[in-house]
Amino acid sequence: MAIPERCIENYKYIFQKDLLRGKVAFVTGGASGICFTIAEVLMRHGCDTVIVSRRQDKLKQSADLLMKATGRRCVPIQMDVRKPEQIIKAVDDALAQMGRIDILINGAAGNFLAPAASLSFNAFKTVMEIDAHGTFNVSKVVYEKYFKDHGGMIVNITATLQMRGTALQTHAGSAKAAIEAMTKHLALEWGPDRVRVMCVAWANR
Ligand SMILES: CC/C=C\C/C=C\C/C=C\C/C=C\C/C=C\C/C=C\C=C\C(=O)SCCNC(=O)CCNC(=O)[C@H](O)C(C)(C)COP(=O)(O)OP(=O)(O)OC[C@H]1O[C@@H](n2cnc3c(N)ncnc32)[C@H](O)[C@@H]1OP(=O)(O)O
Ligand SMILES: NC(=O)C1=CN([C@@H]2O[C@H](COP(=O)(O)OP(=O)(O)OC[C@H]3O[C@@H](n4cnc5c(N)ncnc54)[C@H](OP(=O)(O)O)[C@@H]3O)[C@@H](O)[C@H]2O)C=CC1
Repeated sequence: MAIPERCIENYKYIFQKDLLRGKVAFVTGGASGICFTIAEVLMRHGCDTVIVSRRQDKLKQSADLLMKATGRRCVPIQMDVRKPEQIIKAVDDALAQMGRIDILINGAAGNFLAPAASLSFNAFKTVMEIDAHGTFNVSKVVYEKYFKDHGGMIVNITATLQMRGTALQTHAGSAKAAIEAMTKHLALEWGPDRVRVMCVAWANR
C-alpha cells in the first residue's frame, strides 16, 4: 500500500467557506503531492472533486482521506493522461456521477533528474507526453464534453525551472514551456465560450 498523503492540520480560511459549494473539480494527479492539497483546499471550500491518475490503490486511499478531512465528495477514477480513450471514459464517468465539471486542474506530470546528453529519445518523449500532451488531451476532452456549452476554468500547473533553464531538467522544462504557450492559445480560442485558461507556476519544493 502506498504511503498516505497528509491533509492540512488546523486549516485557516482566507476565502468564504462555501465559495465553491455546488461546484465540481476534475483534478489530474490529484491523488498525491501538490494536487492532492489543491483538491483538499477546493473541497474545504465546498467543492466536490474527481481525482484521476494511474494507480487505483493510491486514488482510493487519497479519496478516502480527502472525504474524511473535508466532508465533501471525492470520486477516484483511474486514467492515463496519455491515452485519449481512457480520458474520454473517465470524463464520461465523472459527468455521469457528478453531473457537471466546473474546474479542470491539469497537474499530472512525470519528472526525474537527468542530464540532456544521457536522456534517451523515449525518456524525453515520455515526459513531453505526460506533461504537455496530457494537458492538451484532458483539456480537449473536458472542453468538448462540457466546457464548450457550459464554460469553465482550466488551471495548468507549470514550474519555474523553464524560465531561465535548469540543469538536469531539459525534458521537464521543455514540457512546462509548451504548457505555458498552450495556455495562451487555449485562453484565446476558448475565451468566447466562457472558458478561462490559466497556469500556475509552482516553485521547486
Ligand atoms: C521529480 C524530480 C526528481 C527529483 C527531484 C529531487 C531533487 C531536487 C533537487 C534539485 C532541484 C533541481 C531541479 C528541480 C527538479 C524538480 C522540481 C521541479 C519540477 C518538478 C516537476 C514534477 O513533475 S514533479 C512530479 C514527479 N512525479 C513523478 O514523476 C511521478 C510519475 N513518474 C513516473 O511515472 C515515472 O517516473 C516516469 C516519468 C519515468 C514515467 O513512467 P513510465 O511511463 O512508466 O515510463 P518508463 O517506462 O519508466 O520510462 C520511460 C523512459 O524514461 C526513462 N527514464 C525513466 N526514469 C529515468 C531517470 N531517472 N533517468 C533517465 N531516464 C529515465 C526510461 O529509461 C525510459 O526510457 P527508455 O529509453 O529506457 O525506454
Ligand atoms: N514538486 C515540485 O517541486 C514541483 C512540482 N511542479 C508540478 O506540480 C505538479 C504536481 O507535482 P508533485 O506534487 O511534485 O508530483 P507527484 O508525483 O506527487 O504528482 C504527480 C501526479 O501525476 C500522476 N501522473 C503521473 N503520470 C501520469 C499519467 N501518465 N496519467 C495520469 N496521471 C499521472 C501521478 O500519479 P500516478 O503515478 O499514480 O499516475 C501523481 O499523482 C506537477 O505538474 C509538477 O510538474 C512544479 C514545480 C515544482
